[in-house]
Amino acid sequence: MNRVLASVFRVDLHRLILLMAVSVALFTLANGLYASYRVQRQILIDNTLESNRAYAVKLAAITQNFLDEAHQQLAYSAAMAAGQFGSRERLQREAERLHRQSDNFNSVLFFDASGRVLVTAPETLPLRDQVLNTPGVSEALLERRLLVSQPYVSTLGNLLVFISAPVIDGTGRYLGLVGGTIYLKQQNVLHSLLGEQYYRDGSYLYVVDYTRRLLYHPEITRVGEQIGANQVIDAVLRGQVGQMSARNSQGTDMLAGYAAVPETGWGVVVQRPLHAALAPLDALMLDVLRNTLPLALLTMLFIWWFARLVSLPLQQLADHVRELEQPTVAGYIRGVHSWYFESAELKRALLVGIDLLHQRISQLARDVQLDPLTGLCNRRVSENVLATWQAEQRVFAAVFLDIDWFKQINDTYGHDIGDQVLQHLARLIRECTRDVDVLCRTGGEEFLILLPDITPDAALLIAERLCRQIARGTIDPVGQVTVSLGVAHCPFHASEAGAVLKAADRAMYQAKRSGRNRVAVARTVLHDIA
Ligand SMILES: Nc1nc2c(ncn2[C@@H]2O[C@H](COP(=O)(O)OP(=O)(O)OP(=O)(O)O)[C@@H](O)[C@H]2O)c(=O)[nH]1
Repeated sequence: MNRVLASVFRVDLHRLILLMAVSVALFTLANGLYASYRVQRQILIDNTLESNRAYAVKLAAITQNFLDEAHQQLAYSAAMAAGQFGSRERLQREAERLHRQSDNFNSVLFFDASGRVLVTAPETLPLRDQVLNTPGVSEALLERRLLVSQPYVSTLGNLLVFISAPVIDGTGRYLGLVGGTIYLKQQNVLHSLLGEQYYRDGSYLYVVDYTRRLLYHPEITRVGEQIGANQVIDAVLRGQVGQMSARNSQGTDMLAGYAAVPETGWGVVVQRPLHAALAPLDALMLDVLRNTLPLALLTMLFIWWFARLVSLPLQQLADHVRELEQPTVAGYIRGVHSWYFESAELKRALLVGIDLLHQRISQLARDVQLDPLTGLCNRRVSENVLATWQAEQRVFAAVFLDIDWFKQINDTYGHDIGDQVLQHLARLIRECTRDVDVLCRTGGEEFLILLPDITPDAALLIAERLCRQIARGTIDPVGQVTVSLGVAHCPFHASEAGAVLKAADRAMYQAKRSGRNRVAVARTVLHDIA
């Protein structure tokens, strides 16, 4: 039982503390890493969304500035041309000047008020004197103000945007218009303005008009394409500025920023693939791990040390509990350093328990060895003592003592008086023998006295003295009580303990047969007291 308790004690507590503490530490570490991962991820997403939004706002402003600048250039040219509308040569020069002035327009055209092309730059365009009724020209003739058309396919087959200004003379008469084109599917000013910003990691931007048609896209083949359902385009075409995570038409998760170009209703969208935005996350997490790991290892080490510190006193107590029956165990347990309350309480309880146990063991040992009536040793002790002396080849004498006519005493005075006689004789035997002698009550009214290191004669003298002493006294209410004794000596009468006892027993019966109240020595009756 002790062993089971001790092993359960040690295995469970020590490992349990360690297991629990390490689990808590690992869980905390994992939790910290996960929380850090979530935070870092959200920061990267938020930063990307915010920078895309800011960038879209900037590009929308750039686009608006460009349109304003284009209108200014066209308005200036219209003013210059108003006085020269009758001269194609001068108009041609003005058209070429405007065309060369910047890269804003792929072509420049002057129209009269009926929509007939007066001049073109470059001059090579085969449009002179043609009346164009394309959406851009028709709208401009109708509206007679600064305009930016929606994209349409021109007479020459170009997908273009037409930017125009009316030509009005000094009297306020409408003469016609001057227009600049942006060929969307060719290298144009939008590429110069927006294309520089193209990223390499999958990020890109595009511009749509209010019919969801792509005006600008890094993949030029997609220009003119009409985009279907798309949350980002829905939002930007409502004129909003903002940011959102959305899936693009190719099924890629994107982080998009968007802004509308106010005058035209165009929308600029800047977006970056989610995976590209999160690419630095792995490196960031590795960094976090690298920075956390030493502290985590130190924590583990501390936990291991602390768990050992906590479990050590309990482990030592459990180890000592296994030797509970050893008399030295209390000393060992006292030596255990129980530094915290529970272990100190356990130690105290163990010491109290061990003390009680040892008291009980001593009591049991006494009970097992002693005759409860007389306090003399019992037969088992005599057997053990004889076995020891035999092994030590010790010289000794055995004296058997039996009360004469004891049955009569019992019958006459009762069993209790008989018991008192037994106790009285035990006291007398004790008085007449030495401390080293072993005194036993081996049966009802029979005693055995073992006398170590003695000669046969000395043993006989002791037996005779005892016989006399008993016979001399009286016991109330019985009166005189006598005993018969048999003496045998080892090795004088026999060299084996059993044989010595038998010889002494026979001698005692010899004394009985010879008349009682006397001592008989093995084989021969040496002395008759009566
Ligand atoms: N009071 C008491 N009597 C006991 C005890 N043990 C045995 N006796 C009695 O001791 C008596 C022994 O009687 P016997 O063996 O006949 O021997 P005796 O009467 O002494 O006769 P001899 O030995 O021949 O002198 C019996 O009556 C037992 O009942 C005991 O512990 N107490």
